Amino acid sequence: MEGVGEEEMEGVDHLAHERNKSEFDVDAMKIVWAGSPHAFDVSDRISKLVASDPGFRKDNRSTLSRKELFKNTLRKAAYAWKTIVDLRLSEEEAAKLRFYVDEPAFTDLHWGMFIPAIKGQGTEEQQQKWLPLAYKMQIIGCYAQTELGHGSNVQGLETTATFDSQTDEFIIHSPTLTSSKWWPGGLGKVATHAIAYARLIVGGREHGVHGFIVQLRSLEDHSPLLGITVGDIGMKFGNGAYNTMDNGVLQFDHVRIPRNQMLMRVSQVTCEGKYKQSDVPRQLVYGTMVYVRQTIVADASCALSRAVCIATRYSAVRRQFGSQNGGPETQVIDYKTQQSRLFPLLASAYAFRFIGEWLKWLYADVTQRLQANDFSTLPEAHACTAGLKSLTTTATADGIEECRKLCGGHGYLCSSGLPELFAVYVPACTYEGDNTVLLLQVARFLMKTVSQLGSRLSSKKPVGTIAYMTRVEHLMQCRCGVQRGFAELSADLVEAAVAHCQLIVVSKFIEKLQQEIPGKGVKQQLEVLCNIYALFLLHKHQGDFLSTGCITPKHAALANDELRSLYSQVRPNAIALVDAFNYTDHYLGSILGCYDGNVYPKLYEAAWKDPLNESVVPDGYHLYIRPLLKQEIRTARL
Ligand SMILES: CCCCCCCCCCCCCCCCC/C=C/C(=O)SCCNC(=O)CCNC(=O)[C@H](O)C(C)(C)COP(=O)(O)OP(=O)(O)OC[C@H]1O[C@@H](n2cnc3c(N)ncnc32)[C@H](O)[C@@H]1OP(=O)(O)O
Ligand SMILES: Cc1cc2nc3c(=O)[nH]c(=O)nc-3n(C[C@H](O)[C@H](O)[C@H](O)COP(=O)(O)OP(=O)(O)OC[C@H]3O[C@@H](n4cnc5c(N)ncnc54)[C@H](O)[C@@H]3O)c2cc1C
Repeated sequence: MEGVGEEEMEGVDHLAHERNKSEFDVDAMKIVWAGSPHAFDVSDRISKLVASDPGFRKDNRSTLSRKELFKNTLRKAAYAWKTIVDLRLSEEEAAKLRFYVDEPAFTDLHWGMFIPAIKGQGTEEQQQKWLPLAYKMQIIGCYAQTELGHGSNVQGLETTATFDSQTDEFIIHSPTLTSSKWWPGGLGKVATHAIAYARLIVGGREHGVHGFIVQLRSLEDHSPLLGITVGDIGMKFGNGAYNTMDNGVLQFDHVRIPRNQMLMRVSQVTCEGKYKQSDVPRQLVYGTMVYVRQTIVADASCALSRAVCIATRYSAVRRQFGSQNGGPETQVIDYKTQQSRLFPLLASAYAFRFIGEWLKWLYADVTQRLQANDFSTLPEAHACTAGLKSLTTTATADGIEECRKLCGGHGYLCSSGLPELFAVYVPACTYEGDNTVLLLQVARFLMKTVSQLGSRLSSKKPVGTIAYMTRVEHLMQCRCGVQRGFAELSADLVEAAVAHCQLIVVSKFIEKLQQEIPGKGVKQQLEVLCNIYALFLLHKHQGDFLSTGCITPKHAALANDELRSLYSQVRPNAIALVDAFNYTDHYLGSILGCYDGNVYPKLYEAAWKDPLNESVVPDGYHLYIRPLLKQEIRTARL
């Protein structure tokens, strides 16, 4: 390796001049981003703990084979659990530890879906039996809903659970190839138990899809139990990325489980073979998905802010063209085109942070109501979680890819962190509900609301996120018959659903600004970002706004002028606004985004560490290159 001066590598903050330009209190913004001083403290402490522990190293992921990668994930998961137990971390701290370890693992499905499914759909008795085992990780669970033939259409699942009153058991069976469970994370190689979704059949009658706790593997030697065929479904998109997860395939061959392993909060089967439905709505069978969609919205701002942090820091380091009188070239962040692509993403990261916070509140509220048997806000909660999951994950996946392009050629290197971030993030547009399918759910909710507007039969006034509907004269006029022709108009309805969700994001950002926000200049910066978010949308969709007469061409031009001015206001604060995310270099995992901006020596050094550079003359030279050069290729044995 050519020598790189030590002084170039260490100690110098190449972004110091940028940090000095900032016009607001970055520490106060860090608290706003984290949510509270307490949340900041936990996040800051745990991120440093993970970054300083070699046990959580992740810089070699993209070069490991699948088997090495997976074994390494098992090691990390065990090490993370030991850390949690040894340091007696609280649930909040443990969740942060998982976040900063930054590697999808079977534990996500155990904590994120298996346990919530038992909590949400299990009876008190079932919770008392299963949760203590799950909390101590004496059993490891997964969420086995999707099948080879059906994912979106949950009611189309084919696995059956037939009640046998003679033995007081259910017989779980996969009748066809397409009924094989396919995709569940953690299932492939690790889970000992699954919440398996199957069509319930009692006394020859079918009662739709229900959840069942099924043991898959022996707790002694991990071998599959009688009647269970289970394995991994194979490599997925990208190196490293989601390949740390053992997404699995599972077939049941008449597997018997005791009757009390059907999750029975929503409906019950008695030992006499009677099916009983409680007054809890059937949709609660889908409750775990609502919970996870809400966490996915909260996570979107993390993934987007990470990409934006990398692209913003690198844009301040990178210079191209514009040198005058032998002076330095222009920082690419000073180009208006770069700003018009980057700053709306920066604004989106903040907008998604606040919508994630709000959705958490909404979810906590609906959960409390459900416990008190008030189911009135469930449809709105479903529409909000589904719609916002769709909006934020689509924008985040697209945003990460845009950040890669904003970093030019170097963004394509794995050491930029962006390829792996994209590969690990993009399935969020599909899992927990394909984004289009979820928007159709929002559209259905909106159309149902519109059809009820002013109806003499319905005394309900739209409240919450749909309260605005009563104020829209046009909707009042076209309220009849909107359910007819739904499929025909679905592409337009999906656009309407996105617009509805954008309205929620913008209004919640504005509501956030109405709160007291301490710290010099912090509120002003957030106002600028909020205006960018809203005006960028208006600019992007000006055709719709103009064609519907909501704005005039003059308004559209003014909005565009204002956007340019807002970008200039963000420019001196851009680096400080991404510093406020408080990400360690370990978490960012990106040379382009490193805190000190010392990009070039680090890129240079990293290149020499690539396994391909372990020898000067590559493996294969004598077999393939030399014969080619010597024109011996026709006689060589390939
Ligand atoms: C101590 C240590 C701590 C460590 C901490 C570690 C924490 C780690 C956390 C990690 C977080 C988790 C990571 C997650 C990784 C994700 C992995 C992925 C998992 C999955 O993908 S699971 C499978 C998900 N599958 C889907 O999402 C399927 C999508 N399809 C559906 O949801 C539905 O089938 C449907 C909604 C599209 C349509 O359903 P269906 O046809 O049955 O229904 P209808 O359209 O007829 O609707 C009937 C009425 O029900 C309402 N509805 C539908 N869904 C819901 C719902 N979910 N809730 C409430 N209501 C719902 C409809 O609106 C209809 O109502 P209407 O009034 O009749 O109109
Ligand atoms: C990484 C990853 C992890 C996963 N983890 C799990 C897990 O732990 N547990 C689990 O059970 N599942 C899991 N899944 C499965 C996941 O939930 C499903 O893949 C997802 O719900 C989409 O369903 P699908 O694959 O059936 O897509 P499809 O529904 O087949 O979608 C294909 C296309 O059809 C379109 N489409 C479908 N229906 C309609 C409609 N009604 N109208 C218009 N267009 C439509 C979609 O928009 C899409 O473009 C995982 C998936 C992935 C990728």
